[in-house]
Amino acid sequence: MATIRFKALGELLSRKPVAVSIPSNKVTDYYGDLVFNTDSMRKYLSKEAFKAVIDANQNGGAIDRKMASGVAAGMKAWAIENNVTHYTHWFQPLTDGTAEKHDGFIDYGDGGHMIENFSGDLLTQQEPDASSFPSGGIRQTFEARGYTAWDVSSPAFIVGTTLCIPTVFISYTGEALDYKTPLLKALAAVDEAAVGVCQYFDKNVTKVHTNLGWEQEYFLIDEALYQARPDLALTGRTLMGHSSSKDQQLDDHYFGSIPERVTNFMMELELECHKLGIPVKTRHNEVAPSQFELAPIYEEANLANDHNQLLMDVMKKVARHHKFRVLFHEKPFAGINGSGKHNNWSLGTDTGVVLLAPGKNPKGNIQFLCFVVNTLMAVYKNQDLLRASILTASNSHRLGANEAPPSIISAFLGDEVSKMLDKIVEEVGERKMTPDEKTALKLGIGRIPEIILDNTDRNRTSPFAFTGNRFEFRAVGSSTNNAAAMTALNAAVAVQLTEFKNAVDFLIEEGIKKDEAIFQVMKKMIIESKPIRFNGDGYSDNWVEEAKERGLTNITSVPESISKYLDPEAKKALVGSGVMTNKELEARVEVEMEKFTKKIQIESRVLGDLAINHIVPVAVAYQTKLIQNVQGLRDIFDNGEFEEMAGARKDLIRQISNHISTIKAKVIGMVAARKECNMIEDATESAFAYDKNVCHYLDEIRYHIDKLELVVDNEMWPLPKYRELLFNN
Ligand SMILES: NC(=O)CC[C@H](N)C(=O)O
Repeated sequence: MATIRFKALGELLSRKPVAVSIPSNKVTDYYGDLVFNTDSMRKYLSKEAFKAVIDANQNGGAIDRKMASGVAAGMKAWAIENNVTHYTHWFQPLTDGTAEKHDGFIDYGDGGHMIENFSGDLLTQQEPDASSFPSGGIRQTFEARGYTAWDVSSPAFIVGTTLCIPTVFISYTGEALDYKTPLLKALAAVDEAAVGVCQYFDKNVTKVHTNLGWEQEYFLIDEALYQARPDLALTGRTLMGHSSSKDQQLDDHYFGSIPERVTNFMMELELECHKLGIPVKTRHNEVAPSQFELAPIYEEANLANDHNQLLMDVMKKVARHHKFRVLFHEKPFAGINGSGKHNNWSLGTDTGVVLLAPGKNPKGNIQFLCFVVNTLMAVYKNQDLLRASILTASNSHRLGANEAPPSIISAFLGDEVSKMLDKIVEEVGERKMTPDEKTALKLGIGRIPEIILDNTDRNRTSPFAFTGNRFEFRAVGSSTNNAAAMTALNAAVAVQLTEFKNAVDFLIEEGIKKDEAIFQVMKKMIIESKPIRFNGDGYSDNWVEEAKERGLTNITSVPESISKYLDPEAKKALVGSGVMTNKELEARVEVEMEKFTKKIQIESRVLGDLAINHIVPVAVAYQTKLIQNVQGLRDIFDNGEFEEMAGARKDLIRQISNHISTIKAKVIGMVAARKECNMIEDATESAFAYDKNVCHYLDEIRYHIDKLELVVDNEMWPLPKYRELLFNN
C-alpha cells in the first residue's frame, strides 16, 4: 500500500480548525503596531530627526549622518520596547523571495562592556557578503561586496524579534542587484514625466505618484498531502496527476462559503498584516477548489510592492500554524484555474486628482484621456517589454486559459472609452478647429464620467484592462515580484509621456493653441496605437489571427520573451528613462535566463526521479499482480473460457507495458537532452536549448504517468491524487 499517501489522508481526517485570538474588535486598535510609522516616529524621534525623515520621504532627498544617528537611536528605542533583539536590512534580490541577515544590537561599549548599539551608519548602509545572490555576471565571486542602503520611503517594521529596514541592494560598483532599485527609478521617471503633462492642465501639480493595488491569488494545501508530493514541495507545482472527475465545472467554489480551517488561517493572516500596516481588505474563494484570493486597499507602488513581498513571507509562516502549505505557483494544477497577481495601476497627483479616472469637467476629462491614450501608446510600443516582465517558466503554464490572459498583449478599454477615442479621431481635423468644433468636442468629452461609471465592464481575458479609474495588468503571475512588471510599465509610460509632451510643445511653438495641440497629438497616437485595443475574447482562434494581422506579437517561449528586454524599444524605455544602465539590463536578462533554465532543470530532475522511483515500480508491481491473475485463470479455466475472461486483462498488461517502456525511454532521452544543454555556457543559449529540447519531455512523460494513474490499483498509487489535493479543507 502507498503508505505516505494514506497516512497523509488519515492525518487530514483529524484536522481541526486552529483557533485564533484577535486582540481587539477594532482593527484600528492594533493597525500598524509593528511599523515605525509617523505616529511612532513622532513619539521616538526628535523634531529635527522626524522632519528629516518626512522630508526625505516626500522629496526623495538623503538623510545626513548626524540625523541618521538620531533616527537610529529612536528606532532602536521603539524596537526594544517591542521586544526586538536583532535588526536586518531587508531587501529583494533577483530571486523569488526577500533576503535578511539578522544582527544583534549588542556591541562593546567604551569600557569593553556590552551595550545595545544601533548607529546611524548601521541603519543607512550595510555591506552584506553578496556573493551568493544572482547578479548576471555583474559581481564576480572575488568581488563579493554588495551594499544595502535604507529606502526611507518605506517604513521599518518588526517581524518576530527582528527590526526590518527596507533597503535597496547594489553592487560595489553601483549597479542594482535587486528589484527595488529600478522600481524606485521608474517611479521617479514617471513622476517627472507625468508632472510635465499635468502642468498643461494645472500648474499646481508638483508630484505624481503611482498607485498599486495587487490581488494575490494562491492555493492552500494540507501539509501532510503536500509533503507526500515531492513535486509540489520541490517545484511548487504538480508535475503529474490526472484531473479530478469533479473540480471547478460547477462553479461552486468561487465566492463560496470559506471553509472554517481556511477562515481561521485568513483571520490570523489579516491580523499579522494589519499589525504590519498592510491594508488587506478583501478575501474570498477563487475559482479552483482550494484556491483563494486576498487583496489590500491600493497604496503608493513601492510601499505596495514591499507589502506584497512581506505578505508572501507572512502567508507561508501563518499557513504552517494551520497545517497548510501555501502555493504561489501560477499553475500548480493542470487543467484548472491558475493564480495571478493582478496589478491595479494608476497615477495620482499631489493635488488629489486620479489621472486615470474621468475628471469633473471637460478639462479634467481631456487630461484623463491624455493619460489613457499615452498609456495605450506605451503598451502598444512596449508589448514585448511588458511580456518580458511577466512571462516566467511558471507563468507560462497559466497564460492563455482559465481566465488568465493570453500571451498576446492587448488593452481592453470598454466600449464607451473606445467610442470617445474614436470621436477624437473623427472630430479633430487636419486644419485648425473652429471654436464651435472645439466646444462640441469638449462637451462630448465632458459627458465621460456618467458614461463610464455605468459601464465599467470587465474582460477577464485581457492582459491589460481599463476598469473605470485604473488599468489592471492581469498578466502578472502570482509568484513574482511585482516590481519587474511595475518597472517596465512605469518606465514605458514615462518615456511615452515625455515624447507626448515634446510633440505638443513643438506644435505650441509652431503657433498652435495648447488645447488643439494636445488634441492633434492625441489623435495621431490614437490612430497609431489602435492595434493594441481589443475588447473581445482573448482566447478565440480568430483573435490569434487578427492580432497577427494587426502586427501584434505572440510569443509563448519564455527565453524568446526574455530576450526582448534587449530590443531597441525596450532599451529606450528602460535605459532611455534612466531606470537601468545597459549593463544592468544585460545582467538582468542573464539572471532571468538562468532562472528559467534552473527551474526547468529542477522540474526535469524531479519528474525523472518520480517517474523511475515512484511510478514505474508501482506500475510494474500492479502489472505483476495482473499477470499472476491471468496465470491463475489459465490454470483453472479451459482455453475458450480463459480467452474470454482474460482478454481485457491481457490488453491492460500490454497497455501498462507500453506506458512503462515509453516513460523509461523518455526519461533516458530527457536526461541526455539535459546533459547536452548543461554543456552550453552562455545563459541565453542554454535557456533556449532547455526550452526546445527538455521542456517537451515534461508533458510527454506526464501524459503516460497520468494514463497509468487511471488504471493502476488505487490502493497502490503512491502520490496523493488531484481529488485529494484539491478537496482537502
Ligand atoms: N476570477 C478571476 O479573476 C480569475 C483570474 C485567474 N485566476 C488568473 O489566473 O488570473
